[in-house]
Amino acid sequence: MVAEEDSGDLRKDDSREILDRITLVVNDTLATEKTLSSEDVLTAIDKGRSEGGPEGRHWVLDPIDGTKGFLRGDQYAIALALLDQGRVVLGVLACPNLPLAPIGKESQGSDTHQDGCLFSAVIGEGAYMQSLDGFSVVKVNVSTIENPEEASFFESFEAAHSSHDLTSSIAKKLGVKAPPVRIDSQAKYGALSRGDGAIYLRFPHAGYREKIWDHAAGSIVVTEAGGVVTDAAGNPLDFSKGKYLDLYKGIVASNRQLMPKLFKAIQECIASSL
Ligand SMILES: Nc1ncnc2c1ncn2[C@@H]1O[C@H](COP(=O)(O)OS(=O)(=O)O)[C@@H](OP(=O)(O)O)[C@H]1O
Ligand SMILES: [Mg+2]
Repeated sequence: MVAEEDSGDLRKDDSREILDRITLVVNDTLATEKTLSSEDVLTAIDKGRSEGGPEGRHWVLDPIDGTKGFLRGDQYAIALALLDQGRVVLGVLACPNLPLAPIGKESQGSDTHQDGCLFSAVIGEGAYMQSLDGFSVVKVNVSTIENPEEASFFESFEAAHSSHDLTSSIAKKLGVKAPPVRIDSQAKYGALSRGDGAIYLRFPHAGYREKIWDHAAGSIVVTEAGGVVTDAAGNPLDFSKGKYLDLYKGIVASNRQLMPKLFKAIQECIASSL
């Protein structure tokens, strides 16, 4: 398993109290007869130390994606994906604060009094959404909007995670009228997969390297919903290189119809920002 967290911080002396609380919660939650010790819990967390890569099968886990959103009481996700020979073949995205009803122009997706959604996708089998209690499974599809003026776009809540200036110039060039919908975590991919908005733009600041656990589950949910997820040069995301994604500039996700105009605007805006 390739996972974002390891047990380093929990093994420190001043973490004893929180480790005891975590061990209690784990034992309360697991339906096993054996009671786990704190050491068992730390060992389980450290099973996530695999580096991934092009061979074999690897689970990719982000236990809390969008940590800042989680702390704010906004959007976050639990993201799990399966890599087979470096290719994402399955993804599950739980978004406990994402309403089942569409979010959009007026909402920033931060209404926390909601049921929550779970998105899932298996390669070649489409993408599905259900409520967190497991009812009402529906197939989801990305937006079919062709005119960028009618599109709305998602981006990171945190300006430190993605350049809001660049996305704003791209949106202006495209003629997008709606303001950006800024939400944390891979909930953006979930919302995109069901057509709440038509575009997701993510341009980290220079020097930042994207990690596979921040995109593996979300990207298969979007591609199985009929969307396209690439870097800013149109290359598909390559999950076979280990923990990191090697990308040109950032990540772009949308439907097929919008992609040509989107790339043109992106190239022009990147060129004029150099
Ligand atoms: N500097 C910088 N640039 C780009 N991305 C960064 C950066 N720092 C962190 N991260 C990663 O972004 C993950 C959260 O992405 P989000 O889309 O949720 O960002 S945002 O919170 O909405 O701004 C976040 O995932 P979590 O750590 O799981 O929250 C990080 O892996
Ligand atoms: Mg993350």
